[in-house]
Amino acid sequence: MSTDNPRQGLHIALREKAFDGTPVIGSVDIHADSGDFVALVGPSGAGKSTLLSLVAGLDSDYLGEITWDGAPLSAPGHSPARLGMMFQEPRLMPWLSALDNVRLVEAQREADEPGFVSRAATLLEEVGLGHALHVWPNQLSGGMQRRVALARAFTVEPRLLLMDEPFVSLDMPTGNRLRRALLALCERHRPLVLFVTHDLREALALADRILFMGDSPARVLLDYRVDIERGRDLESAEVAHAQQTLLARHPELLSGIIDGSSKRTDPYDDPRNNDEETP
Ligand SMILES: Nc1ncnc2c1ncn2[C@@H]1O[C@H](COP(=O)(O)OP(=O)(O)OP(=O)(O)O)[C@@H](O)[C@H]1O
Repeated sequence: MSTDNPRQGLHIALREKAFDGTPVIGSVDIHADSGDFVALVGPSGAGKSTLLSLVAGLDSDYLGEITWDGAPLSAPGHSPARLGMMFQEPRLMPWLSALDNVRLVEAQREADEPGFVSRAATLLEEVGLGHALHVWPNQLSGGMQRRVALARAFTVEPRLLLMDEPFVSLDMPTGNRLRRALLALCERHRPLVLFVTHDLREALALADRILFMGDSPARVLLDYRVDIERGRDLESAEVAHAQQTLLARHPELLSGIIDGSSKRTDPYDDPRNNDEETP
């Protein structure tokens, strides 16, 4: 649940983020805590990915403060909330097996923590790849590669998980399976998830809170609490009804906050993106 205490969990108190003197994100104030699932939705160019990169510490050139439990995320010696990340591309090392791709992230902990026991195989089993531990990425379908990336994101036991359209361009059944796998992992590990998506249905199916970003420079235009049970398939009646209800309550979402690119995550016919065993 979101915290009432701004010192707990994540606090984004951004005054401005600019590129080359041009502000792209304005004043943004967001609190969220472990166990929350927050979706960021908005038109192309609204600054969603930029906001994630600030939270990830990949870009520290901004005005304001981003903290975890009251300490700056970039503070030396402060574990940045054990950060997990997943992007649109699975970004697997082609010369490493599925298992070694996941184990790679554990290397530092193995070095630092005597007696550390690898969880890579368990995580791969949890995402349904227990039978494919020693398979190379080029032998895995697009959906299976995303499963490896999902398992890898959880190896650090993240308290904060940043996801930037991780399931885009998957066909609908594969995307639904991946979303269920993500929610099952979240149920067990309870990270705070910041999840960027163009697809309002995906936000409604996964998140308990949706932040709609837009305007220029971008800000949070609407902080919406989702009240359907999580984990529904995107094409389910519950998600369709939740979408209708939301748009009836907030018709302004149709004129600008959500753009035509929300169609981008509709099923594609690319057979590489299904969940077949091998292409
Ligand atoms: N490195 C950069 N240098 C200059 N401008 C940038 C840079 N990165 C992003 N921008 C600009 O900042 C704005 C926000 O971009 P960002 O990628 O964060 O938007 P977004 O909401 O994630 O868009 P999309 O949904 O298309 O991925 C855009 O106008 C973009 O052109």
